[in-house]
Amino acid sequence: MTRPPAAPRPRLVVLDFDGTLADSFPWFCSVLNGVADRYRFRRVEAHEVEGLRLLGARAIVAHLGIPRWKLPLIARHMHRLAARDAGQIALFPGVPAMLAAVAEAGVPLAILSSNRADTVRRVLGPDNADRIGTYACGASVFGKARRLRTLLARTGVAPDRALCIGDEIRDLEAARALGCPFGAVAWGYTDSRALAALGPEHLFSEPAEIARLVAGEADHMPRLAPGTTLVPLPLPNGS
Ligand SMILES: O=C(O)COP(=O)(O)O
Repeated sequence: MTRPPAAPRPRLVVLDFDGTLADSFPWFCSVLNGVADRYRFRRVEAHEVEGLRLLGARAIVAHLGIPRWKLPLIARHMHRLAARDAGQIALFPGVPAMLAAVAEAGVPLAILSSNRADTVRRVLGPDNADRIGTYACGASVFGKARRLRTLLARTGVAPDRALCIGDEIRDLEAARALGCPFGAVAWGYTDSRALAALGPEHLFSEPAEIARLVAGEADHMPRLAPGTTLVPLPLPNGS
């Protein structure tokens, strides 16, 4: 029996934040209906939550009756609340060890998030934050592909060598738009069945699997020269 060809080996791991590294869904649910009242969109009842997790963000926005023009205002408000509550948001178990193992394997890490860089750094804590070479934060809800294109241009990594990892359909769509392989995580906001149906290149059931994939392949891949650093992106929020 012939073995399938090995997947292209990553030169960069691009991580989503909320739902991928940060266990923020309980917090998100705790503030959502207050935001719904303030911005006058549909409240979400507890029994609806599991059904909504099967949908992508576009379908959720439509279901909640949010007009497109309100979305940036709502996102900005949510991100202010996340900054206020950052102390209540924890990383998923296994995330610090995964970040350490990927960094140890010599593969640079980037974060591509709609959340604010200052909140992301606070939730990560200083040791984990220092392992991230590039923060591409503050992307608009549906603007991740554009931010990913800039990230790839600035790091000089070919799309097929940038492994994007996330928990939402919009993360997968951004990776696909640029031609990057995508690894879906099964512990985030979106139900893993909905992600699996879209045929991601990988489906991870725990953070350690990310480390195993990257570190296992890293033994056979060219390393970046020691001391190579990725050029940080200018961030819209100035952090
Ligand atoms: O805070 C959000 O809007 C979601 O953030 P994410 O892009 O890291 O999932």
